[in-house]
Amino acid sequence: MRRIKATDWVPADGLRLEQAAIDVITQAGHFLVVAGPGAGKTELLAQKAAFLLQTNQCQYPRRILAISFKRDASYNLKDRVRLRCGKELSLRFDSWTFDTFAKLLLDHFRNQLPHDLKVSKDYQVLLNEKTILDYYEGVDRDFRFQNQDTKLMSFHTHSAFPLHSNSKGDIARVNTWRQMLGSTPSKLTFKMIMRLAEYIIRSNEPVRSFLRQTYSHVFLDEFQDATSIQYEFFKSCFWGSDCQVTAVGDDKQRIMLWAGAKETVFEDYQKELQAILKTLKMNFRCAPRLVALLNYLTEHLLGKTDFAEPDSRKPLDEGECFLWNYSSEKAEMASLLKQVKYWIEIDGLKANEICILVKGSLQTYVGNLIAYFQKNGLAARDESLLQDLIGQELVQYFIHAFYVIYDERSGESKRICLSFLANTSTEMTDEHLLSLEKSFYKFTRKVRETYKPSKKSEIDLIVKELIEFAGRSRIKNAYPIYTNDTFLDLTITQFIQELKLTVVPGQGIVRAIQRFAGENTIPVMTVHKSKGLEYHTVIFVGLEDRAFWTYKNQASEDNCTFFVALSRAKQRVVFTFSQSRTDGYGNIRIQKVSAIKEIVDTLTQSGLVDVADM
Ligand SMILES: Nc1ncnc2c1ncn2[C@@H]1O[C@H](COP(=O)(O)OP(=O)(O)OP(=O)(O)O)[C@@H](O)[C@H]1O
Repeated sequence: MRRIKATDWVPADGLRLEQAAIDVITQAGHFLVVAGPGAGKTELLAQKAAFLLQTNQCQYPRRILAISFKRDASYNLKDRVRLRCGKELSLRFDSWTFDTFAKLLLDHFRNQLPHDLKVSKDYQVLLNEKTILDYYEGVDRDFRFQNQDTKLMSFHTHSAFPLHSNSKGDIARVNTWRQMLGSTPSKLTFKMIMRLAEYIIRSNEPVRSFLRQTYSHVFLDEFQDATSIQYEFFKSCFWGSDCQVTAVGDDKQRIMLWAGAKETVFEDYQKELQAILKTLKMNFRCAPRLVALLNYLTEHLLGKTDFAEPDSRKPLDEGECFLWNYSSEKAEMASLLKQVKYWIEIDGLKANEICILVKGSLQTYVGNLIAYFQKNGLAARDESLLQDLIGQELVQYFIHAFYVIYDERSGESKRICLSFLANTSTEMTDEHLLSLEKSFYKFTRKVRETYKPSKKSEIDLIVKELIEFAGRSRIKNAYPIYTNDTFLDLTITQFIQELKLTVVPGQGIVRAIQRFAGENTIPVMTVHKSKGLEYHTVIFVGLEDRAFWTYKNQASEDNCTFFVALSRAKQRVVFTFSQSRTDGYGNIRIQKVSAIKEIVDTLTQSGLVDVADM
């Protein structure tokens, strides 16, 4: 691979970048990039990776590590880097979530833990943190019920190892850890995994220096969301080494404080690493009218002055914002159905370019709406249920292999499958890639001729064939998140189960895969789940006091949540208010906007929002 001189390097795909972004990409040092929504923070990381690899500033064989918060974000970043600098160089770019990275370290270096913290090989990951509470109940019932659930869950992983036994609480905690580690297999939450991984790194110099030798550059996306545990873990891994760190984030999108995000993370990082602060001012995502509205909210709702500039290539009046008031939930459902159908059938918008967001409980605010849409021929679904599964590389391979086998048109799907398969092989010559392509073609033909995927039972067999073709142990070696067999098997089982649920007799497997992958389906999610994503149109259902029931106690965080919702829209955003709405217990409740008057007033006073009684 030919190296590019640093002075000759230009951004991939002809993207125009701000000077501050170019500085961060091309200069050495630690950086903190603070910029608003749509400023291209994630894109900047992809371009910086391309620069470091193409110019060999990340010197071979060292690697770049990128840490994100959500699995789909880490997958997207890896994909962007692959597009920007090609497959071969991108093999030295690792993109994980915080949880996955900690888990990889634990899986590799588990044996370095002291005897009293031994973890069994095939430990089970508890996805529901509340399970911890049952262990506390078994260990010390009084202590368990003297503490609120959230307080106890946070207490469990609050301290780094070694743990003390100075008080009743400390003793209960030590014993709960002991019980969970000593179970067959050991039971761990992701936070526990991170604490253990952090301890391995901090207490073991050879492991620490191996990690620091491996990576010369580290990226942190959505840095405003980092929790104290994550920050401490990250510090133990890389502080005091020659690794150069670039963190990107947005203080206006600080909406995870309730989940433990560290409020002072920007300041601490800047102080401790002497990181250089850079700010970006563009908003490439949103149409100019929406950027103007975001700027109005920045000033009048968030009390800040860091305004964004829209992309100068877009006409200034582009973009729409509506506030629609309804007399009832029923009227709201009927009107939204009509409107969305119009956008899809007449304007030609794809269903998955329209997103429905809620602030509160998804079931309460849009449970009926999803059912109503389905009944009237519009597919919509709670995206959060499948987001983590679909984002996985193995599941992407399954999805696209089904397309290649049963929907021969799909060239892009073939590329994705071959890229997944090529990663599992150490041989990278053109000759090998060609022979891989040939054998994949033969394999897909054989599967097509052998199985009838309309029979649900044959789906298991097709997936088994796909695994065998890629090679289970090769998948485990190439994709470290699957090192743990339990996780690999869980992924496979979940994929099969969920796909079977989408099969409709008489409609064929391609339609089922499309449904599973969310094509032709309107994604529905909470604002918190929508972070980092973007859609042509965003419909925010329930701009009402009850949805913002926390407003009294955390107005600034809720204002940011509102800001995040608006900033997901590229072209159009709709906010709805209904005078009555059914609550979680089935009672019809009158809705108001007195607690969140500030939000509604700011919207209406901006002069940029069309308000209408529908
Ligand atoms: N330099 C650029 N020129 C044109 N488009 C860009 C540029 N940088 C990013 N984009 C586009 O703008 C959109 C937002 O980019 P990106 O997701 O990187 O922003 P972000 O700052 O991470 O946003 P957020 O914090 O809101 O998630 C994407 O569609 C991306 O492709």
